[in-house]
Amino acid sequence: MSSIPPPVKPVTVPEFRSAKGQRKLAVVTGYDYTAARLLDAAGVDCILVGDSLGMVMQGHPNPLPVTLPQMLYHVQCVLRGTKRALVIGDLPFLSYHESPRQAVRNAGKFLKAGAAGVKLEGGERMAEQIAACVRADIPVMGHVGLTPQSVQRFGGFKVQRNAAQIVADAKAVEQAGAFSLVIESVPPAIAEEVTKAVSIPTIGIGAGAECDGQVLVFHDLLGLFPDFRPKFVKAFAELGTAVTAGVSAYCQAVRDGTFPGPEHTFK
Ligand SMILES: Nc1nc(=O)c2c([nH]1)NC[C@@H]1CN(c3ccc(C(=O)N[C@@H](CCC(=O)O)C(=O)O)cc3)CN21
Ligand SMILES: CC(C)C(=O)C(=O)O
Ligand SMILES: [Mg+2]
Repeated sequence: MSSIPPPVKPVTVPEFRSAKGQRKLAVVTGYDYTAARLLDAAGVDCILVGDSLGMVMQGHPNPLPVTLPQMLYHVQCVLRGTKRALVIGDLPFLSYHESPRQAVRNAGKFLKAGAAGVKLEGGERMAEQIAACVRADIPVMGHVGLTPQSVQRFGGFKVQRNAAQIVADAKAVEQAGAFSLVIESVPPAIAEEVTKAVSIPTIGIGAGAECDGQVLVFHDLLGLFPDFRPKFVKAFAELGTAVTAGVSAYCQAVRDGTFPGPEHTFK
């Protein structure tokens, strides 16, 4: 028997963009090689290397401390485990806010590392940054609604309800040339209005079912993150419970001498 691997058709930016109205897009965050292998094999359309890693990998209360070199390191780890999914890197706080030049310079580092594109937060106020990246052939995913990098201005991770501002932001992101748009923590009617108002796919998180796709944080979707469980999270598995059970069984077996057994011991 020959062992030719099955053909893998990588997801591209144009393909992702043209999924709107055709099929729903499933996006999950990923931060490391092993998770990327599992996500890719499970068939996600896109792995977002999110700055949420500041919370789930590093234990900070918000993503603000995450640095550009840290993000690039995680993008490299994820890329080694990905054959098919689109890999998008999240630009961290203050890596694009100063100017369009800064945005292009830093976004370009993600593409040089092998990512297909970047995500950055903000609507009307970041349109120049998005347009500059797009002019440099750097595909951009926008992000409106609850933008976690603005947590200090919002005074917490709060549902965003200013429909006129959110729609204007989404239109600005589309106009600037983004290929897709994350909408976070907004009432479903606003997300639906945005989804109908733009020609690019909307990826919702806490934004209802009318978006063109959904994104969840890896650790939330698998029940691995103990710090909080926002209303929009569904744990599709309870791996945290499974990990605790597995590790405590190991501790017990070590202590009572039943591990390692003969089958785990070299002759
Ligand atoms: N593990 C994890 N999951 C996420 O979804 C996530 C991160 N980390 N880090 C970055 C941001 C922060 N996010 C958050 C964090 C908390 C809430 C939250 O507690 N929301 C409240 C509503 C608050 C209100 O409006 O009163 C909720 O009950 O869902 C929402 C989004 C989303 N992102
Ligand atoms: C939740 C997604 C949209 C994100 O920005 C992140 O994981 O950092
Ligand atoms: Mg993020």
